[in-house]
Amino acid sequence: MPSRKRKRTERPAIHRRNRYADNPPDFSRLASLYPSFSNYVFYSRDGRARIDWTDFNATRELTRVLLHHDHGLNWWIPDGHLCPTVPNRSNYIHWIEDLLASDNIPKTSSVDDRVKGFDIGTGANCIYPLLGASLLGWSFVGTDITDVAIECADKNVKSNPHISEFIEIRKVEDAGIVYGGGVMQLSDGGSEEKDHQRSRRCSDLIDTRNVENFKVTNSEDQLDNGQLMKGGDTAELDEILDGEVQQQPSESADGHLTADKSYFGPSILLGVVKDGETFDFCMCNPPFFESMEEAGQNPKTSCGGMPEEMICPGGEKAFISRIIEDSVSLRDSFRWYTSMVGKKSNLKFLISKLREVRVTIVKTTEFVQGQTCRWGLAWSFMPPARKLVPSHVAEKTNLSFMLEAFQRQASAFNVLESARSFFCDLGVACKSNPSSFTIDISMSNDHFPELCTATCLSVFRSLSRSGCSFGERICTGKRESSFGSISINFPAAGGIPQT
Ligand SMILES: C[S@@+](CC[C@H](N)C(=O)[O-])C[C@H]1O[C@@H](n2cnc3c(N)ncnc32)[C@H](O)[C@@H]1O
Repeated sequence: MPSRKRKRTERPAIHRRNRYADNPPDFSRLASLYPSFSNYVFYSRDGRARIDWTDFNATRELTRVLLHHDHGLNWWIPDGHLCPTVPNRSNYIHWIEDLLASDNIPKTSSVDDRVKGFDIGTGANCIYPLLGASLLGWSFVGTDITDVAIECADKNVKSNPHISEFIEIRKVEDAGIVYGGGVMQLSDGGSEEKDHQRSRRCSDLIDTRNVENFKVTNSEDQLDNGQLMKGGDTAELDEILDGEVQQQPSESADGHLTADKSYFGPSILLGVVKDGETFDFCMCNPPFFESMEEAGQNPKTSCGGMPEEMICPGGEKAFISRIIEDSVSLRDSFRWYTSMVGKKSNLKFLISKLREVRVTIVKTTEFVQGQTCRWGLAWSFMPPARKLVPSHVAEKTNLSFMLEAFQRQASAFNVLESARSFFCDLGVACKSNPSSFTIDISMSNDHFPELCTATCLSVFRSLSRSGCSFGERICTGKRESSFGSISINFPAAGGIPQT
């Protein structure tokens, strides 16, 4: 059985624009500058300054000094709340920055040209709005459901007057939306249990510590292994969907099959986004788990935070499914919908859900967080940007595409087959020839050349990033260095061969 472990060099690392990519936090220096932090720093035998990642006070103090020292931010959270790690949270911000900068979907112009984000579940720490506003000048609406989160987030915003005008903290009020086939009517102000849960204060601390360790490496790899998967109306994610898509039931962290559950909590986007509001993106670090037991299941998985920060009915699968459902209604109110995902099996499920609702694009990335991996999932309903192809490319009747950045083995046949089905999905007649490793495509003049060439480039970029690799046998003739190449024969406009 092939090892499930990736080679170290293949692991996605910290985003290249993350300020800690080349300069990991220097605990020793921070300790010399911040006496309050020095209390938590000790030196191991190799002389390296360390902190105890299982000590909530130590990690909170580290986050506090990093935000202060490197970002000029004043910040605090009450005991026991989810304590974010600055380098990790910055990766998500930079990934969104990449999405916004990409030309996959057209840019929209806002009144003041300021990027406008929506942070679902901003938490007491309010980390994403604070980082987004201070690093990139973005404005934010940050939402949450608990009083304590709203109060603390508000305090964190007000402690930073230089960016406070760009951040609105919005309490999710029950919006009267009936979820899950009418099981829960939210306009009644909620049940006693729900009210109780939401008004929990710091006194309800649970004995968990924030140990969401981060590992900052000096890798120069960019954390941008997202997949471009544009295809007509549906999205294709080769890296994720290369096996069978796990539909229901799905596998839980302990390997048991669980039935899918609906989200019965408070509103998420619908009813919280105001009429006429538009945003460049939404982001979310969802409550990943269904129960605190599940949160503590994996000893390697760091978990910390209040129950309402960590868990929700149905876990992240239900929560993000709800975001997807809301996005179907809100559609172009957001250029990009994004969320973090904690389990790969859930990622697969969510991608298949996105295909069902016919998003125009899906992107994923992988975030390395200490010992654990999380994924970023992004989608949009906006029509993809039309890419114009230079005339000298359009005139060619045979285009070669280089597949590079191989990450794992995939048979040449699978690659060819994926490409063929991609074109079929576009409604283009095509036929693959495994021996010559070519795909013959018949298309009308409407398709050719811009649209098809652009989508070809997209699919091959996608294939290459999914780590396709070819067997020697297939890579004849077209071989360049250690990479394989695929030729697609484009008929010249006007001379379309029949397949
Ligand atoms: C895992 S915490 C994330 C906190 C912060 N964004 C971070 O990354 O550290 C999830 C947050 O979502 C909030 N939450 C749960 N359901 C929500 C909903 N329907 N709308 C908004 N926030 C919600 C929780 O109260 C909690 O603060």
